[in-house]
Amino acid sequence: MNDTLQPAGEAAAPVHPMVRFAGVTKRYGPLTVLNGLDLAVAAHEKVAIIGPSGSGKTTVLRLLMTLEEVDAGVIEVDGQPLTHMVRDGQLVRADRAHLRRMRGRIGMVFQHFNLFPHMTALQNCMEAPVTVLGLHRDEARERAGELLAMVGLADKLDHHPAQLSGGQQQRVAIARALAMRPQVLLFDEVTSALDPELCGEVLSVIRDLGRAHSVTMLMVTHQMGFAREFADRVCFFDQGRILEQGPAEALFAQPREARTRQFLRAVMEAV
Ligand SMILES: Nc1ncnc2c1ncn2[C@@H]1O[C@H](COP(=O)(O)OP(=O)(O)OP(=O)(O)O)[C@@H](O)[C@H]1O
Repeated sequence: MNDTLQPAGEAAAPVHPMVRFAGVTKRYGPLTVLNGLDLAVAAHEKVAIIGPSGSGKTTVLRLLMTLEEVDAGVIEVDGQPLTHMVRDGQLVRADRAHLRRMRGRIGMVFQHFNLFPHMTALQNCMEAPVTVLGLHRDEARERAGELLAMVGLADKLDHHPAQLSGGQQQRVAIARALAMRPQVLLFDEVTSALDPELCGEVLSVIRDLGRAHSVTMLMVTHQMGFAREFADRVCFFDQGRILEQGPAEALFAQPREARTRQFLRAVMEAV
C-alpha cells in the first residue's frame, strides 16, 4: 500500500501556484505591453524577472499590486482571482472588501523607496498595519521594531527618511512591506536608485530574507549577479512575453535563445 495516499474520504489539499498569470494582455493605447503572458510562481519560490527596457517587467508587478488593470486574461493569487470574485456561480468584478483582502496578501518595495517623509522609520512601518489591518498600536510598534532590527536599523527607529542614507531608506521600505505579513513580496529594481556602494547592504537584507522567510518573491532586477545567486528561477522577458526561463544557473550559463544570449552579453559588457 502506498502510505502517501490521502486517507479515504479526506480531500487532497488543492495544489495551485501562489501567483498565476494566464493569458494576460495589457495595453497602453496602441502599445501592447504584455502579450498573452502565462506565468506561474509556486509558494515560497523566488523568481527574478530580467529583460530589456520596455519588455513589460514592471507592468507585471504593477498589475499584481492592482495599480493597473488587465485588458485580457486572469491573474490569481493563492488560487483566487485578484480583481474578480465568484458570486452565484458567475465571475464578477470584486468588491472593495475582496480587493482590500487580496492587496493585503502582496507587498511591494519600489525603486524610489516611497517612504512618508514626515514620519520616522518606526512610524512608516506602523502606519499600514494600524490603518489597514486594524492592529493595535502597541502590537504594530512591536512588530515594526522587530522588523527594523532585522534589517539592521534598530538604532534608527526615530530617524526620518531625510536623516537616512538611500540604502537605509530602502531597508525601512523592506521592513514596511513585511510589516503587513504578505504572502508575496515584489521588488522593483530596488537598488537602481542607490549609489553602487549602498546596493550591497540592501541585497544582503533581501538575501537573508530569502533564507529566513517563506514568503514568495518576485524581483525585477538589472543586477544579473544577484539574480543568479538569489533566484530559484529566472524569467527572461522580451516584448511582453517570457521568451526563456529556467533555473538561474542554467539560464545564465547556457541561454537557449539567441535573444537571451545577446541581452546577457550586452549587460555583462556594460558592467
Ligand atoms: N502608464 C503608462 N502609460 C503609457 N505607457 C506606459 C505606462 N506604463 C508603462 N508604459 C510603457 O509600457 C512599456 C513597458 O513598461 P514597463 O515599465 O513594464 O517595462 P520594463 O520592462 O519594466 O522596463 P524598464 O526596464 O525600462 O523599467 C514601456 O514602453 C513603457 O513606456
